[in-house]
Amino acid sequence: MRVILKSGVLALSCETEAEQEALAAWSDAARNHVFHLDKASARGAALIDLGLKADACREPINILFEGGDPQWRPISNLAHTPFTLRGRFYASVEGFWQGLKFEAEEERLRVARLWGVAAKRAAPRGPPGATFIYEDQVHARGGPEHRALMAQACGAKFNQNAAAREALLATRERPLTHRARRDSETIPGALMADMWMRLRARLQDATGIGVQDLAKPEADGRILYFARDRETFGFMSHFHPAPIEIDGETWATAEHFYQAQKSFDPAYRAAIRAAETPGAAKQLAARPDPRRARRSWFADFAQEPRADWPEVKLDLMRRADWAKFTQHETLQKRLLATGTAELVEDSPYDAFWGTGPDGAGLNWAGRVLMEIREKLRDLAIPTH
Ligand SMILES: Nc1c(N[C@@H]2O[C@H](COP(=O)(O)O)[C@@H](O)[C@H]2O)[nH]c(=O)[nH]c1=O
Repeated sequence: MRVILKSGVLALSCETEAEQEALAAWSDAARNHVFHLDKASARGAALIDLGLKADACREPINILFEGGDPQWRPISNLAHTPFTLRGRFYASVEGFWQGLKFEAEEERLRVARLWGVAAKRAAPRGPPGATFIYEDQVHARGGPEHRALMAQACGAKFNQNAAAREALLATRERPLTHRARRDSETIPGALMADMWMRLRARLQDATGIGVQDLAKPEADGRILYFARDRETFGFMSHFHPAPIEIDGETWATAEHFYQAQKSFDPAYRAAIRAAETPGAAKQLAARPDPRRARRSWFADFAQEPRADWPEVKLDLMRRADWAKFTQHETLQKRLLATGTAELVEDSPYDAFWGTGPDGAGLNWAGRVLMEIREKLRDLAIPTH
């Protein structure tokens, strides 16, 4: 291979077929890349591959529904990217945003199902009122709360919609812009682009702990974390070893805290705290049952669990799980990464927390996890 040096150009010229093949393969792999001339000395020079020109030079991307690279289209507010926000379904962010221009609930519901240009044009022309009501609160149109709602809708969209999330992450570090023909007065393109970049930074953060490999739900959209999918999703179990602190006290697992609340007797609580495993804590907390040989603290000390236990136990588990997923960042990320999958404690033994022997149990354990996931998602979203 001959090397030809001219002012501003370095060229390669193949002399054999083998060299041609090698060059073809090399240039295929380096298509659209940029190179940096490094280590030039009297004896030689090296060109270092800096990767794709667009990435290396941080070329801006103008996010538009139409007219741009279709690769980025799912990022646009008009794109069809179904998501839910506060229990409501939206086909696109635009469906949410334009819906806020209507007062009537049924109009908002209608617009919520729209996407693309139909969503953008859903609202009548002309200036809408200076204020609007969302979730019983009055907001100034174009004010910070109005814009925060846009951030929340986008946050929900990127959390829940894999195609949108992947498109956003694929923009890597490139600056995003949003220059439409006519800029919005309520959410100017510069702010919109900034919002996407903030959300991207948050998603990049979340992927920083190897969340590229964060487990995704099974193809059926359900996570049966007690039995079927335990190996990957066992961290959702109340038995998972994740110490929690509540009211200044530390418990080895959510199960320890929960079981300890069955009685106010300090000796009981101390026994539960000292239990070596969550299974041992559960056994100590078992109801005294003369038909069963299993020993429990209540049987040993001829006591009964507190009388209001059935009424309070669900909220206590909510507290335990909330502590677990707010005090353990990695677990929080893993929970959020389950997206919208249905979380199911497929325990054949328990028809209250799990699905029980016939599969028709209440699955309260899974439901609490889904409540928490939703709450965390709303909190994790930047509001400015
Ligand atoms: N004009 C335009 C978009 N404008 C969208 O319109 C919304 C603001 O509308 P408004 O409240 O009426 O000012 C906001 O979601 C913005 O992204 N989007 C796109 O992808 N492509 C476009 O060409």
